[in-house]
Amino acid sequence: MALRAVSALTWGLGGPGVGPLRSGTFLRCATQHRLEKMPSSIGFPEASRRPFSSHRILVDVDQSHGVATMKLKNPPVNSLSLELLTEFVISWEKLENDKSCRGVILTSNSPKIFSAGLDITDMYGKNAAHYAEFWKAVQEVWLKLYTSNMVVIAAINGSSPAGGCLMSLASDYRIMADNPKYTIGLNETLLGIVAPFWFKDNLVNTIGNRASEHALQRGLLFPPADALKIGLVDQIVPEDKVQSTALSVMSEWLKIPDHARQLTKTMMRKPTADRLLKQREADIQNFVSFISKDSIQKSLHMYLKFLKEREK
Ligand SMILES: CC/C=C\CCC/C=C/C(=O)SCCNC(=O)CCNC(=O)[C@H](O)C(C)(C)COP(=O)(O)OP(=O)(O)OC[C@H]1O[C@@H](n2cnc3c(N)ncnc32)[C@H](O)[C@@H]1OP(=O)(O)O
Repeated sequence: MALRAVSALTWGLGGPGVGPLRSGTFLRCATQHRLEKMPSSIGFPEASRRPFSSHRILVDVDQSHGVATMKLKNPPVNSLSLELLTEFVISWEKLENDKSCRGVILTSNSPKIFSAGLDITDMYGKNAAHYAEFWKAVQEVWLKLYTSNMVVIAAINGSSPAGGCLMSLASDYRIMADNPKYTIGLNETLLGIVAPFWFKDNLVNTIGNRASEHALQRGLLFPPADALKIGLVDQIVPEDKVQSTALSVMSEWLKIPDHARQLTKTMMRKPTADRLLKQREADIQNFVSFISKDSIQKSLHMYLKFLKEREK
């Protein structure tokens, strides 16, 4: 039964205060062409452009010298809510349309958490229309990040499970704070849910098939040193050096002529992005029907309860 499968004993969460349960033993160039974008997005739904009632700013954008820093800012844990995802897409489109912006550093406003992943409350106790809108927003954020013409560097300054890991994976380069309390990985199975094929594809493209098979089935969350070993992140640096390292790595990437780098990125990533684009609607329907199942809703309920009640 799904409930048993997600017993608290198996929830190998990482992050501050969860030590024993943690899984894992583990110049710009003269040429500044803007290429035609990869045919990624089929457009963000009008319904999702509606103003949300809180009017909070959930994504901070700061831009200077052709590089933007985007900070996720959704306390307490930077969960990727429908509201945040919607704001993210709008901010992203503005940057993509700004010809002076060549690179984005994606990071978090919170000191210990990059992102807790998809907001579980958007996947629990809602109706089918909400699940569909939420999932379309998740797809859209991934497509935007994964197919962006800009250089995208993830400055992972805290724990980054599931959807947080996906945002990092969609970036071109990942720098993580070297603090063993932080973890990163696709831990969906620990919640009794399954990472969809495009999460899996992005992981396989990054760390290879065997390591993905192992990591996905067990829902492994890796501390930084282990994440570096398997190639889930590209570099680990002291906590206070994450942003400065991201800036200096960015300046190296920006030395490459944009048009050559962009065409190469397209060559590498388009087949993976296209796989989702070809079956985007079916993927939404699959998500809605999966997440609406009583057994899955019960698993998510238990998981939320576990998160609230666990010892910190
Ligand atoms: C067919 C395809 C089907 C499905 C595919 C679905 C793919 C899903 C992808 C996902 O991203 S699912 C989300 C997975 N995320 C997690 O498992 C992370 C869970 N959270 C944590 O591990 C920890 O919260 C932490 C991020 C390590 C931070 O720990 P900390 O001790 O600092 O905070 P605390 O645990 O006390 O949390 C504070 C507060 O926030 C709530 N919370 C945490 N994570 C989420 C979340 N992802 N969504 C919504 N809410 C979350 C937590 O319950 C606490 O609430 P409270 O203050 O009311 O108790």
